[in-house]
Amino acid sequence: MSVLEVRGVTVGLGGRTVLRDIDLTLGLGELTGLIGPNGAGKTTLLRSILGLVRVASGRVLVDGRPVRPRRSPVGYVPQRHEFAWDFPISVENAVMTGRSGRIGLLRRPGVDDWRAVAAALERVGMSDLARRPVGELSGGQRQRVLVARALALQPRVLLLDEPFTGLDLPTQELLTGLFQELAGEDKAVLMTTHDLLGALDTCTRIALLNRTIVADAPPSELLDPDPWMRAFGVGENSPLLKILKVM
Ligand SMILES: Nc1ncnc2c1ncn2[C@@H]1O[C@H](COP(=O)(O)OP(=O)(O)OP(=O)(O)O)[C@@H](O)[C@H]1O
Repeated sequence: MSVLEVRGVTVGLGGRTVLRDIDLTLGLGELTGLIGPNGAGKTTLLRSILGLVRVASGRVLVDGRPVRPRRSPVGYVPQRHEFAWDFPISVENAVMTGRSGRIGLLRRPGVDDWRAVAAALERVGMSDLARRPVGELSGGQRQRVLVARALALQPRVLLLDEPFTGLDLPTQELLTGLFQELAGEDKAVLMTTHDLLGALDTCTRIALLNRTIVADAPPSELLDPDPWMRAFGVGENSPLLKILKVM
């Protein structure tokens, strides 16, 4: 069942077309890898889905309805460096900021809000560190806090922007397992990553992006070099194709 539909989305930034005529549908239960070279427009697409970037044409629908920023059931995990880790705030309060749009500016968090935060922290295995200042966390722990912050909104769609950058392999594996579990719990998960082999191994679907969607298929159907060459702008002798074993 599809939960998120991106239909004919075109986005211009700084006078240039950054995304052109994007069509993408996310189904519940799917873990989709959004893959493309630097500057392909991956982050811009995530931000367009969230309603944080103005769309020049096209539509983004969640459950058939237009997205309403701050009210949509879409959770967002930004790149780790975008969060203010030096801000003097505890882990649980950082996770609570994920619900600030729902709580509103003038209200204090209620019992339901704290329950949602506790459940999200438990989900990522961070309950023990709930009172710890965020500045004292390791990179892997910080990434888990950001995932908990998105989960605190109890989203049906989860967008993850390069969640593995700078993390060691065991932490990447732990997070991959978590994302697969979340997709299995009737969520749609869309993740940007530069770990192509990891994505081919773990995602149920791969969307290849370079300003527009070049291919969108399960990994088993992406054995042809052509879409990879078009997405990454490389020739048929590129080592990339050898690494991907799509020669
Ligand atoms: N605020 C902005 N104003 C003008 N151009 C922008 C803005 N934000 C992004 N861009 C441009 O849009 C293009 C897509 O950027 P985006 O960050 O979405 O790519 P990306 O695929 O996420 O790249 P990376 O893999 O390097 O993170 C780039 O050419 C970038 O320079």
